[in-house]
Amino acid sequence: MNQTSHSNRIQKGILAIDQQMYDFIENEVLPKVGVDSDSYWSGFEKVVKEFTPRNKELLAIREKMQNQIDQWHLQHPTKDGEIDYPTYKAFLKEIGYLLPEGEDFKVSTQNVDDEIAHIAGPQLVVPVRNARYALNATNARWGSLYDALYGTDVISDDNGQEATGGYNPTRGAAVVAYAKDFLDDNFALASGSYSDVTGFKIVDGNLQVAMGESSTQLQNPEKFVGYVGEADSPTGVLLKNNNLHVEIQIDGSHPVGKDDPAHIKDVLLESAITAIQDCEDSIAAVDAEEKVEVYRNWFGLMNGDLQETFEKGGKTRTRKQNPDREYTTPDGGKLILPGRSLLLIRNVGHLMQNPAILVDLGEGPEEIFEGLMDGLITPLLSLNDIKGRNQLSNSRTGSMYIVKPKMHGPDEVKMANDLFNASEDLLGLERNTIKIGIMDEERRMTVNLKEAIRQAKERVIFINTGFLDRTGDEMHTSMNAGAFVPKGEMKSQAWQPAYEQWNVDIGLETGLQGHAQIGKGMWAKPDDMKEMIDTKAAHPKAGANTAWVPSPTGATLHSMHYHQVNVADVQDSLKSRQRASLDDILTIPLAKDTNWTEEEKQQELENNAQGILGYVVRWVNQGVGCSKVPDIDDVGLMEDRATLRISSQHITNWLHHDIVSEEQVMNAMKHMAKVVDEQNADDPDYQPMAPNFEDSYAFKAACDLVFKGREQPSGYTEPLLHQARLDLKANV
Ligand SMILES: CC(=O)SCCNC(=O)CCNC(=O)[C@H](O)C(C)(C)COP(=O)(O)OP(=O)(O)OC[C@H]1O[C@@H](n2cnc3c(N)ncnc32)[C@H](O)[C@@H]1OP(=O)(O)O
Ligand SMILES: O=CC(=O)O
Ligand SMILES: [Mg+2]
Repeated sequence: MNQTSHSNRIQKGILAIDQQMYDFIENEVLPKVGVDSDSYWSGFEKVVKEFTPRNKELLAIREKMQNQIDQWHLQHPTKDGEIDYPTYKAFLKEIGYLLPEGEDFKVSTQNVDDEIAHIAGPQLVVPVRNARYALNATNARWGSLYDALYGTDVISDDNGQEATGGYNPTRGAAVVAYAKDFLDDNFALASGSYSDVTGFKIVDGNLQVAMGESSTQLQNPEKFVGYVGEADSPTGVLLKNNNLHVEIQIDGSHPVGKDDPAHIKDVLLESAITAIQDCEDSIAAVDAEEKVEVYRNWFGLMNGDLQETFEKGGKTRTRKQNPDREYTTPDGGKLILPGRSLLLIRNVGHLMQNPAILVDLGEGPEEIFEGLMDGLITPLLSLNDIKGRNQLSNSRTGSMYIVKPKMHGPDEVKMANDLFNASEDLLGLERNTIKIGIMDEERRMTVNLKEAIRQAKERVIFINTGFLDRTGDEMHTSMNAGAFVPKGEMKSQAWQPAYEQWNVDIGLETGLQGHAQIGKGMWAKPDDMKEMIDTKAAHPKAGANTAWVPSPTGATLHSMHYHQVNVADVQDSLKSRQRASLDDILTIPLAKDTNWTEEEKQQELENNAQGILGYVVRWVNQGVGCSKVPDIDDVGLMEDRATLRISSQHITNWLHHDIVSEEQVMNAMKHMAKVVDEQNADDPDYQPMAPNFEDSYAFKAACDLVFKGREQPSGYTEPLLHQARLDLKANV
């Protein structure tokens, strides 16, 4: 990733800043946040000078350890799928991969918004380069349960309930019945069911629920916390359970409300409590032009004035950030609830570089470490929010939340922490204004998690199991140990549940409760919401107070799980259990038996190839960093850089251990490229890969990811993806 761009550049000391990036910061940002240009750029330069060698050193340590591990496996060949674990563990300690644990401690992060510290609920992730989606995610704090049910497979297509072109009243009735069951389960009436309710009234501060001639109330009257409209004919009834709000919306003139005995037109759920605006796994931003788009969107969100106009359903719409919501409390007071998700931003990790700024430390210009650029620019963009100078605020505690991905252990967390110190100093912010969310998504991070948290114990606001990257790192780290189980079996191997449990155990041990989230990973089947409803309650039940969803609809549906499960109680009950087994975490997911049939091998290969190509072609050619790509069984899967890392490393592993041949892999890639071309035939902007494969940057990048997979740092996909897109942009 050392290609330099030939754009115009502004020289500021050792920095050569791309004109587009410079103009954006200089003309759009600095005047609006009231920061002086000279002091900003000279401070920026000083930090880059200090941190660049340190960043390089940390990457060199990663490479050295990987080489040592590769060598160890060559010298200690796996026999019958088994390795000598005691010797292996001793070796990991010797090379500093597995560090000793220090004494117990508790985190002490202050000024954390309730959405992180006290409210358990879904976390939505969104590619921040896409303003339309980014705004939608911000507004996904509240979602329509009726829409989420009607539009997904949670309601089956059977018995005349299929989603037709127009409104299907039979399906609508099933939606209403489902939503009323949800209310019965979580806001039970003293007698009867919501399906029998004919109206709501507030009398003397109490919710009175009519059922024809008789009336009832909530079994737990304190769950009624507010209303909209007049007390004797409210248009909204606000309920609260496990810290989450639900609004029953009433409108007798609405097409749905008019046929409902209580005129209920919808049930609105507090949904994406927090949302991560992502600069990382889910986006493509390879140069100044694309990075500015990313930064501009975040800047708009932090100023509260981001807008996007687009066509939908034949209409032009303008999307903005929603205002807060206003209710009357039972005793007649005023209650304001946030209308928007609390936003975090995921910066990039320590590996990536970007030509938006070149740095000359005396050895010629090189691309800036993008994590340094993000760490210095994203807080600048957040200043108006931190200082409460915007209309639609994000943090009410004056904090800024950065999620830091792909770090390998405590030293790398220390660098992020020191970078945030430096960024705070540059911007005159109080220490620990910038909070950190630590992704637990690399193997060396997992095994040293407690020490990693210690390095940021005053600013940590989450630890999250990014199990997708983590699976990729599992494979790359132990590439030489042998052939892995098929991709679909990775989750059922010993390391995976142990890693998930260990993350919760360490989070509870280090006192995250009340300060920070213990988070779980992404639901990666965006269209399979029924399956999500049936299974993702496992996350809160495992003690996680948040878990990732790919869409606002996913957030609304997943939020129901946090009504069922009180996560604080679960966490309390888990505090005394024994920690998960480190030995299980270190158990490599090797196949015991590699005698797969040719058909099984081909199926595995083609499935991986389809995912790789379907994702890479849109990434490289169109700059789309997250896509829904059908797998071999035609299930649409969320694909991002982390899932790409898994699929590419898996083929690399099977190639390396001669499970499949180079020729077989190349044939599968070509065959699946044609399939992917057909899948995209309706997209007018799509550039096919077949039949001129050698002319396609995307096809070449996809093949390199597989055939050069062993040389890619930690098996990451970014270097090859970035280079391919930069090459393409340079040649069009
Ligand atoms: C390993 C990891 O790091 S996981 C984290 C990274 N992954 C993510 O962030 C996943 C984010 N999700 C997405 O990008 C998308 O949902 C995809 C790519 C999976 C599917 O996208 P699409 O095929 O466009 O979805 P689909 O057509 O079903 O829905 C589009 C609608 O949903 C909305 N939408 C979809 N995903 C999101 C989202 N994450 N946030 C906000 N809105 C979203 C869009 O705004 C659009 O609605 P609109 O027309 O009103 O604007
Ligand atoms: O970032 C998330 C992951 O699973 O990787
Ligand atoms: Mg990740």
